[in-house]
Amino acid sequence: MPNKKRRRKEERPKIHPKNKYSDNPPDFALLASLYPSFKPFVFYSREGRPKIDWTDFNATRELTRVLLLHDHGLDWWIPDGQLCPTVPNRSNYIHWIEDLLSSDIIPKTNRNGDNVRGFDIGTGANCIYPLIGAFLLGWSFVASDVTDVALEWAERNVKNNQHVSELIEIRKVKCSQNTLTPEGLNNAESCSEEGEGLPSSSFHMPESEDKRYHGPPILVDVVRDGEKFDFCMCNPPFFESIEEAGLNPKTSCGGTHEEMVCPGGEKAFITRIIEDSVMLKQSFRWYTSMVGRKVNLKFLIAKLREVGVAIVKTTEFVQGQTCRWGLAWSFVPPTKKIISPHATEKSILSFMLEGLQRQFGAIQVLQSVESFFHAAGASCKLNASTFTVDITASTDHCNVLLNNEVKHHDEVASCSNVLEASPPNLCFRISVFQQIPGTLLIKGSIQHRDSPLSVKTYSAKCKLADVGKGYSIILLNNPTVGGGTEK
Ligand SMILES: C[S@@+](CC[C@H](N)C(=O)[O-])C[C@H]1O[C@@H](n2cnc3c(N)ncnc32)[C@H](O)[C@@H]1O
Repeated sequence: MPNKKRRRKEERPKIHPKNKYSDNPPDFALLASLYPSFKPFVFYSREGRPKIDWTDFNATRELTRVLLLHDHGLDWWIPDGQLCPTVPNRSNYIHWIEDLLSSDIIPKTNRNGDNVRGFDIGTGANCIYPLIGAFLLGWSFVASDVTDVALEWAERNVKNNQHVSELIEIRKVKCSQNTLTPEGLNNAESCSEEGEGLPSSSFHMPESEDKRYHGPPILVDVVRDGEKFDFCMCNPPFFESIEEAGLNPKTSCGGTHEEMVCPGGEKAFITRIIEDSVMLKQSFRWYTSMVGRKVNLKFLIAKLREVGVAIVKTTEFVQGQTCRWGLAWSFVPPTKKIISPHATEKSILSFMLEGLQRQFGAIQVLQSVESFFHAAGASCKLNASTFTVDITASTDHCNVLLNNEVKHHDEVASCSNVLEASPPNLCFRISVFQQIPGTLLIKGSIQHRDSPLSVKTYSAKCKLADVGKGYSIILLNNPTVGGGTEK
């Protein structure tokens, strides 16, 4: 039996297939022979394999420099101690966004010939995403940051590369007196009167009990009126404190306090991006961010459901020994039903009953269910003594129901954005229980008529959600699928 650890490693997603380095990892020996400045950093293992010391910042920076030069024609540099990106890893995120944009999950609005336009939140001194996105895919970018050193070096890295410089705008995030509000920090020193400059001192905030984001604006107040973007991306400051950031003994990619730390960590930072996205809605077709911790990913997905996004997608990035996640969401209504690959066996049917009043009793709910399915042509049998309705629906009836439901996406998107095609001749029972006066519990069980011998009653969960106009009843045999999360 294969050992668990090895199996887990083998199951890990590989480098993105479109990544330049997926079939040809960087050849240190070749690079050393071509670039004398890189040569001193390369040594050979006993087996003769060329290596570099990943704990040496100068070695990792020189590797990034030569990879950007050799494979991308980019002239690049960062000052000592700034966060040094690894080119193959950062390219994975770009290619994932490329996949999102080319998919038909949401309607394509980009007319032929239009440039894809992205927004890199916190581009850093290295400005890595705009540089490789512009070089590899011809995308244009607005790249924001808050620190003077990041803005100065990002600008330099752009200006030194004329083949992409037209495509990248470096945008300073102006510190607004209203939004930079950690108590005791919003003082004259942390923000100049003109809102210019954001000295790093403003980030050296004491540990606060309050885990909400209190930093400078992220999207709202940085994105200008009427601006539209195909996506935003972000490698957020992951940590809550520099101690937490610690030092990975195996690598040295640098990273200053400003780059790595924000009060509340990535959870607070990305939560703010989500809140901003609620304000900006379809100004971006896709909102995306890297997430460093799985526990935060779960929290953020729940937050996205809460705010009612139309779709959520996640992916896993391999970063050497560690794993990171990509989180993407959109407010653009999806083009089509999304069938989650890991849930194809499951039967999920979502429908909305309009016009139900809160004070309605069980019988009225059952009658509404009955007339709803009748209207779609399905046959229904209401049993007033057992408080159930048995429904038999053909594929056509299900299609009518599902098509009707798509129209309600805007209203009930957070719950019913994943509509999975029901099997033909679907039989199910809706039961209403009045447990205590004023509280109805609605349950659904789905059975396949085609296989009566192996009648499988799904432990379907029904959710009764107030959506303003009426109630949405969602039959889910796995509620976590209902949020549209997909790997
Ligand atoms: C982890 S670094 C990422 C740098 C670069 N994108 C990369 O992937 O290597 C996070 C960056 O976000 C910047 N930052 C922090 N708060 C920000 C804000 N409100 N708006 C824009 N950038 C911010 C930091 O200055 C830092 O450069």
